[in-house]
Amino acid sequence: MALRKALLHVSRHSAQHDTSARGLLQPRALHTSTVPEETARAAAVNAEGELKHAGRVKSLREMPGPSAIGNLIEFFYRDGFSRIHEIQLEHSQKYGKIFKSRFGPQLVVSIADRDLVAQVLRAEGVAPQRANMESWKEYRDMRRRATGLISAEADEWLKMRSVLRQLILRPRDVAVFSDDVNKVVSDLVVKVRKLRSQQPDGLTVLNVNDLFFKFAMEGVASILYEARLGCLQDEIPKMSQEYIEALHLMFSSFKTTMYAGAIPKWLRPIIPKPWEEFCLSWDGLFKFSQIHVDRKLAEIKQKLERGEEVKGGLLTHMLVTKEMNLEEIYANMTEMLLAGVDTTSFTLSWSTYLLAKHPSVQQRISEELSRVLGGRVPTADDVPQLPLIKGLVKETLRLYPVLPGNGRITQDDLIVGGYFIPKGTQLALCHYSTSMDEETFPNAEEFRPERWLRKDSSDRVENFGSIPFGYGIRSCIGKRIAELEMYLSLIQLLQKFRIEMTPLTGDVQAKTHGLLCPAAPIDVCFIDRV
Ligand code: HEM
Repeated sequence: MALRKALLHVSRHSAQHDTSARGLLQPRALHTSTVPEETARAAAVNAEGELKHAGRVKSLREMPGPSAIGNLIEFFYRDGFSRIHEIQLEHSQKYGKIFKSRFGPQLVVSIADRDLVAQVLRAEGVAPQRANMESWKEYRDMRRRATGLISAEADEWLKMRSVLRQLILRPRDVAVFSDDVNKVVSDLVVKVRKLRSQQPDGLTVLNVNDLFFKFAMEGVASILYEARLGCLQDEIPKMSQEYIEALHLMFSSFKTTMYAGAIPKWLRPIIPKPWEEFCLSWDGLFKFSQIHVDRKLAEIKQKLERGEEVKGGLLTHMLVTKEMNLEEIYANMTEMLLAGVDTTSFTLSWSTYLLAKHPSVQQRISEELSRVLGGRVPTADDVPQLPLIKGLVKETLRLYPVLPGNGRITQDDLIVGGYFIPKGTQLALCHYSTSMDEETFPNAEEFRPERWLRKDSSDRVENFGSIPFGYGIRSCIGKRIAELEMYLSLIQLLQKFRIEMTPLTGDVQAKTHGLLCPAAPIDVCFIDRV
């Protein structure tokens, strides 16, 4: 069999350290991680297993936090699910940087401190667990489906992660997709022109997230499936439209999806809707991926039968090398597509909103683009020379982290912030709260992409205050893909258009709907740059 890895250059040894984030995320001197003394002592003692030298280690019972009934009212009566990010801030101000909450039988320890988050993530083992994925697993068992990276745990997860991290986790692995993404960006630009021409002023694009949703889906699918879906066409093909509906169902029924996991099985005959919708949307998502994977597989088989060389990208590589079986490929393609659309589109929507609201920042970024690129189409190789574009994305994700909080189930007994946290405890890492911390980010409310600029090559500005893609071995596997899509699209949009607020769009608040998203449509003007 003749496989030429035309696009993917797989280098096994270089993938040994997942994101290499341990090196990258060391706080720079300015933000030096001052781990509180009690934590440092406790952590050292924890590593040696000698609790008696740890000073007074407090129990979970002593940890402050809202009462169970208060929490119930907050979330179910006052619709706290759509204000999770704000509740993080409120609770951390009221109870401190580490506090506990109760959701029915589930106890959750929230950590809203940069250094404590760092301590927990740095101490992770080989296969960290994010949350209880029982309902996801139940669906997969019921339909005899495999788990993908999001839903898998332990050895199963480790095996798949080690395959995927070698393929898409370094910038240079995904740089080869620049041309594919740029083709999608060209279609995005055409679509912007088309949409604004339909408005009376000839300039406004209504609800940019709808546009970026289609772009993100088209972009990520061009990499994952090596196929175009037609999402940016005037008439979206039926199959892609059905997928979009399944995806919308998954997110529109976010609360019911949560209840699908929370409602005990014996209650399902009485309250069937959440579980039914949950299964229906997964059916749609799996069906779509399977069609694309099978199509590619058939193409490869035909080529091999004709004795032709097989060239291709990610999916071709996975199908040919068979490091994962077919069911695992279906599951990973399904879960990656699910994870890769709204995340990227919300970030792009917030970026355009922030650019429109801050014309002087936009002007500085535009000048950088003219200086470095002079109007030519960018590739991934240009991005290191464009620190303000990188700063724009980082600052957007700091102000609006798509996942305002993340989870971990502790796999060992830990001492964090002076509290003993037994193995098996659900932790909530409060990223929204840490990214708004004044100590780490002075004038945290302000949009300042420049705060991410490095003074020189040894200057590392990354720190645990803002880790929108997570950190370490279980961090976002699609980070580099998302960044590539966002950089290339924002660059081209800013090369071609000045983005301005419309009188229609006032201040847009964020709301949590599983992800942190705009609470109202964002309408902006795209004005040709001359
Ligand atoms: C702006 C865009 C994105 C953001 C902010 C984002 C953020 C995240 C975060 C915070 C996590 C959890 C990390 C952890 O637990 O430490 C995650 C996991 C994940 N993301 Fe992303 N993501 C984005 C785009 C993407 C894309 C484009 C893909 C697919 C191509 C993707 C696929 C995944 C997968 C599969 C996981 C689970 C990884 C695992 O458990 O091993 N994400 N993402």
